[in-house]
Amino acid sequence: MSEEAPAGLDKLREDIDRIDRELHQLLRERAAVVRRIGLAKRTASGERAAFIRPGREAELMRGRIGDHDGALPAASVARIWREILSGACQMQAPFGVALYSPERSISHWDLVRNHFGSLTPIRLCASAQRVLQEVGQQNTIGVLPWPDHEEAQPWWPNLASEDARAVNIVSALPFYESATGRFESRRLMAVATYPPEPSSDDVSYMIVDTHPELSRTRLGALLNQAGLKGGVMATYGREGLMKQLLELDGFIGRQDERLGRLVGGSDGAITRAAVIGASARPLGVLDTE
Ligand SMILES: C=C(O[C@@H]1C=C(C(=O)O)C=C[C@H]1O)C(=O)O
Repeated sequence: MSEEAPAGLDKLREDIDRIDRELHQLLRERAAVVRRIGLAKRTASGERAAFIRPGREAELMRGRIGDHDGALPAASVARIWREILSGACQMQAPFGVALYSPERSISHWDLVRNHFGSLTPIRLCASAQRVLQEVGQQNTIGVLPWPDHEEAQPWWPNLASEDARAVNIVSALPFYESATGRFESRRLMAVATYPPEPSSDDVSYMIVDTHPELSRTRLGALLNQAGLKGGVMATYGREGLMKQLLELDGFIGRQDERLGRLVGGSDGAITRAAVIGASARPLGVLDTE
């Protein structure tokens, strides 16, 4: 080893120590601003304030990943920011996650921990129904399996309620993936009583009650005619009624006028259309060349 190297390293490590102090100071400043935002939200709306803003969080993440360059992997930056955002939400109003993982997959646990951070308690529930009950109680976010065509008792038809305190789909997990850090490609949906909110790129979820013989082509044409674009994610038929879960482009609110147009223009083929939430479109796999 040369004589120079240790001295050079000492200097570089001093640089790291200085940068870390600066980063930590900035994190403390950020937390102080978050505290003020939390107080302002509580003053304006009390305990029912939207302490978690999924659309804003998605935009912040897109901003950091969009600006990123240099040697640090983008997935590391994304994970750091998810931790910052989750800590900032926990500071304002503590919350927990109720997770239903039918296969008890550790990758489900991993996705929840990665998105909702180190502080968030995660409870494993025995059924999707149990998760939805827990979400009805305060400050619990539910995490449920991605809807699938094969399910005998899907969870998603329960979300089409008229209740103002309705449970909504608010996020799709994972928001980002690391090519090397995942060992299975799994997706989950987060549901909560706080509202989904628009970001610059969203997907909305809608349940339509349809005539059992309505074809995919005709459904596509009816959607198009109502100014909507998307496809079927899952279907559930019972007693001559078909419920279809649709994934649609863009943010669509529960009161969107296109819902009435869709039902009204369908000649009785669609008897009801209900939006059950939205999520920011995920960033996908980061750090691929
Ligand atoms: C700070 C806020 O609360 C939460 C924390 C955020 C943050 O740390 O940047 C962003 C959105 C909210 O989920 C806010 O509403 O702006």
